[in-house]
Amino acid sequence: MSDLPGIVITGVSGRMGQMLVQTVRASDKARLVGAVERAGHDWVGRDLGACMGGPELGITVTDDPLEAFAKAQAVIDFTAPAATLEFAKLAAQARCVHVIGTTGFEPAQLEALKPAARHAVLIRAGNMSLGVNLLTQLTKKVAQALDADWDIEVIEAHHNKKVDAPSGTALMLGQAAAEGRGIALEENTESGRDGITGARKPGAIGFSAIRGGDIVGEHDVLFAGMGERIILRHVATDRAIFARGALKAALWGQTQKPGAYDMIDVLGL
Ligand SMILES: NC(=O)C1=CN([C@@H]2O[C@H](COP(=O)(O)OP(=O)(O)OC[C@H]3O[C@@H](n4cnc5c(N)ncnc54)[C@H](OP(=O)(O)O)[C@@H]3O)[C@@H](O)[C@H]2O)C=CC1
Ligand SMILES: O=C(O)C1=N[C@H](C(=O)O)C[C@H](O)C1
Repeated sequence: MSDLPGIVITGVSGRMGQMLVQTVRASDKARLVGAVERAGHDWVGRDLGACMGGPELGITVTDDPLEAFAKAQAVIDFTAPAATLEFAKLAAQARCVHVIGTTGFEPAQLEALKPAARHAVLIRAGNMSLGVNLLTQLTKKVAQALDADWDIEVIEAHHNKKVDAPSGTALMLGQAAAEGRGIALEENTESGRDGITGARKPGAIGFSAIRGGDIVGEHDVLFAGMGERIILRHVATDRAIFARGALKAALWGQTQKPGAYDMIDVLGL
């Protein structure tokens, strides 16, 4: 029996779920001990490796998260908001580190996640990559340095299967810009422009979303001034960057006290 932290992956058949299986299996710092899918999914009850079209891995995909979490030290969860809320309660019950990559939460759902962090380590970020987390810091600095007459727009592009907008990353970048400028994002957001919108609200932080093909994830923070523009950009070309970040978080969380953390904490930025 290995001493390496055991990891369970939820939503294992998903785009990120399958990327996480590869990342955890390739790591010499963790071992994959469980795989969860929703009840009724055709992977449930079958060997994970066979489901993914490869050799058997000796891990049976389960629809019983608590049974899987009880054997693990960390849960990596890239699913959907309602599922993540349930997983948070169960991960706290099992005292597992819960790494949450899921995006698209309503404010009330984020509030409902809080109790779990009293009992377990909960690490949540709308983007787990090093590059985007660095970009949030740069965005904050630039917003701090510029006057409020520079218009700030966050423009994001993703694949045609993405269900939420603005992306979790766009919201992180918008939040960083708002913090840099010293304003509340909720009171200064402008998004979904269509029709006779009227002029841009002074001081607003704008959001625009593009959806198409297999775009992994692209984000621009545009600072538009009079006679000049600054554009900060991150382009993801491989979902492995998110999976590597999530695994790093799961390992980092092993030595932390219960509480709510993000990737800025994990990366020490
Ligand atoms: N923070 C980050 O760095 C990143 C975050 N994301 C976010 O991660 C999430 C997943 O993205 P992606 O992998 O592309 O999406 P997919 O739709 O490919 O995968 C989601 C998976 O979760 C499963 N799922 C949903 N509900 C449950 C449940 N109740 N129990 C178990 N499994 C469940 C889905 O099953 P089914 O198909 O049956 O619905 C599916 O297999 C999104 O919110 C996305 O925005 C993505 C990339 C990076
Ligand atoms: O759904 C995705 O694919 C992604 N989601 C995250 C987001 O909402 O920002 C992170 C990444 O951009 C990919």
